[in-house]
Amino acid sequence: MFSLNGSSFTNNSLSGVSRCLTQSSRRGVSGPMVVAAAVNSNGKPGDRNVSVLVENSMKESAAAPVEKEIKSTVTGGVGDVYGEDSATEDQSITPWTLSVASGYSLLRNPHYNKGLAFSEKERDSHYLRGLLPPVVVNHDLQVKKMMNNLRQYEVPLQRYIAMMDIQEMNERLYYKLLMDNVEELLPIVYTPTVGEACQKYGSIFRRPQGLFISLKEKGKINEVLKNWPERKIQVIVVTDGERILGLGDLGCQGMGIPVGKLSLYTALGGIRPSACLPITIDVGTNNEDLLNDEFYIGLRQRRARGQEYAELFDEFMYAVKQNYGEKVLIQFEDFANHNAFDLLAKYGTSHLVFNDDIQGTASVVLAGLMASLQLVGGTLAEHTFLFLGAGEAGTGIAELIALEMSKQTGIPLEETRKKIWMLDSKGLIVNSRMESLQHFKRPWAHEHEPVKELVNAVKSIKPTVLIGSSGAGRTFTKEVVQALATFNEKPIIFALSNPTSQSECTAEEAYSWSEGRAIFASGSPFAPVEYNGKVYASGQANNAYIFPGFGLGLIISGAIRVHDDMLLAASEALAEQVSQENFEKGLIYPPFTNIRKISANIAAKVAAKAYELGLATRLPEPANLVAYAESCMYSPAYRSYR
Ligand SMILES: NC(=O)C1=CN([C@@H]2O[C@H](COP(=O)(O)OP(=O)(O)OC[C@H]3O[C@@H](n4cnc5c(N)ncnc54)[C@H](OP(=O)(O)O)[C@@H]3O)[C@@H](O)[C@H]2O)C=CC1
Ligand SMILES: CC(=O)C(=O)O
Ligand SMILES: [Mg+2]
Repeated sequence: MFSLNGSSFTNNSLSGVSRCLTQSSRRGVSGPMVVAAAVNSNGKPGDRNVSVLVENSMKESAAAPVEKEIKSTVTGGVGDVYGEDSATEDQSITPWTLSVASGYSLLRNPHYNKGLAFSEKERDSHYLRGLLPPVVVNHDLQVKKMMNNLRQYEVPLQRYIAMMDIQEMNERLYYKLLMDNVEELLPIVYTPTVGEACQKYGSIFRRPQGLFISLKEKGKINEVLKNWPERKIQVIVVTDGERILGLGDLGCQGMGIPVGKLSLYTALGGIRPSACLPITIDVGTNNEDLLNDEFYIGLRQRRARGQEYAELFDEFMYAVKQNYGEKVLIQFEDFANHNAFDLLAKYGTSHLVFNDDIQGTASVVLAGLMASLQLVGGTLAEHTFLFLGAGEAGTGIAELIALEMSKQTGIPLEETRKKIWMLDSKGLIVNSRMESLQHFKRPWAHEHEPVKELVNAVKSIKPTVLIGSSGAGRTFTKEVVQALATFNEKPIIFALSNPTSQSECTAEEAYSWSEGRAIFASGSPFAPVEYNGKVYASGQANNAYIFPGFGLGLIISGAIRVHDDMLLAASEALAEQVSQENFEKGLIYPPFTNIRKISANIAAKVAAKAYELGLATRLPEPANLVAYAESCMYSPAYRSYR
């Protein structure tokens, strides 16, 4: 750490291609500072010794000349800090610039740009005169205008592209837009539209977002991480693109998912955007359409498996820890289940990892079930559950329900699991299939004759709760919903699969086929439905309710590992926030409009659990964790530049 005119810098903060700092400018004002450098000098591309030299020389420059550091390499001019003079003509040098972001470059820097909201004073002090029209507008008016513009687009994908453009142009405007209009814009930057965006990512690709780590970078991942412009990373969302929503293998184009999830980390959970890092690991794709698509942006090869995959991933995980420390949260997202469970098990003891599809989904569905009990009565253990889909989401949810039942009743986990039944693509999971089942399905194999069709399983098992986690759209048919409604006064139906095209049924189908009796929630949002003169609003059972607050809780407590009890704490925190007014509308989740408050409450409960379990490192524990969580949350309000 060193100090330059009162501002602090870490040694790392100057490495890489472009860095944004704040320090006094040549005119003695504090403003948005950009440090830019190609790190190469007197050596081969990517030679980090050079950036260390530069860092050290910067470090020294605040206090004393730097000759000692550079003596051995300097043969040129006095104070040849960056080696320009010492380089012979056939050597490359470092084109360093160190300047306050001002004028044209300030307007094009998304972290600092305010567009027409720059004040008169800022326009004077930052060389913006003439580069902007005369009007000065406030943040609220900018949001109003952007919302007007966005609403002109009828095609959701156009709105998505417009939102990404705003994110790349003016970050604080993007987050204020999203936070002030969360219910309207969530379906654009997140499911369902993000799914279509990933499918067409190559065609709509403008500026790269996030970090792409492909097999080409094997052996160099540490270097690649250093190319990212921020050093203080708190949350990474990483995918390998093999199971993007319910849309299958989208390879490198899955990048839309980490980007979207991290937008939610900031907008919904208050994590600073600069602390968020979206990453796609590109090991190829088995999607023939993409391999044959001339606009595809990823490696044009079939997926690496086995040792090749494991080695790349291992290098990635340890490079992350080396660069960002023990407490960086790594969220695994949209991996295929044959990797997802193994990665979680493998790195769960050495890193702070969280699988959103297995754990986040489990926590959000358990919260919805806890809330549903207020409407249908009974305890969790008195209900019977049937899942269509026994993958990451399905078995993850099932395990958390069984765990909660066991905690509530004292009945062993092996017994509570017997209240939960699952179907996969081959039918009901029963003991006679045990030998051929993947390991994560085995706990759910119970004694029953084989059943192929869902409707027959419904008739035989008579579940009170039906959960769709199959990724297969329209599988909750009229026959299935009607069968469920024959023996349930209020059948509970979760159609979790995303995007909307993959939803097991629509809200309209759930209400009309159950004659308005269903308690329904879905992974992607549905508009309210009118049935027999009554309006039914359905909730969105999506892990977006959980992961932003959950991550915030881990960060504010300095947690070093994720524990199942934290997931249960998050479920309780979410369920507690469903109001009587929500219940009266049939909602089992609170509206997203209050999500910042909801996230703060979830964060507080998760952090409290981390302290209780001895997994927190931020000591002493804050007295009021909700207030502390709120105080840590990012605000997109513009900052004044002196
Ligand atoms: N709402 C939310 O917050 C979340 C929603 N999801 C959604 O859940 C879906 C599944 O995700 P995930 O669990 O990770 O996927 P997986 O691939 O791990 O699991 C899918 C499961 O569904 C089964 N399946 C597929 N098609 C059918 C079918 N026609 N009939 C019966 N079973 C079928 C598969 O069977 P088999 O094993 O035999 O192949 C498998 O067991 C996705 O659409 C995803 O978007 C996921 C996470 C969060
Ligand atoms: C919501 C989510 O994480 C999924 O559909 O994969
Ligand atoms: Mg997911």
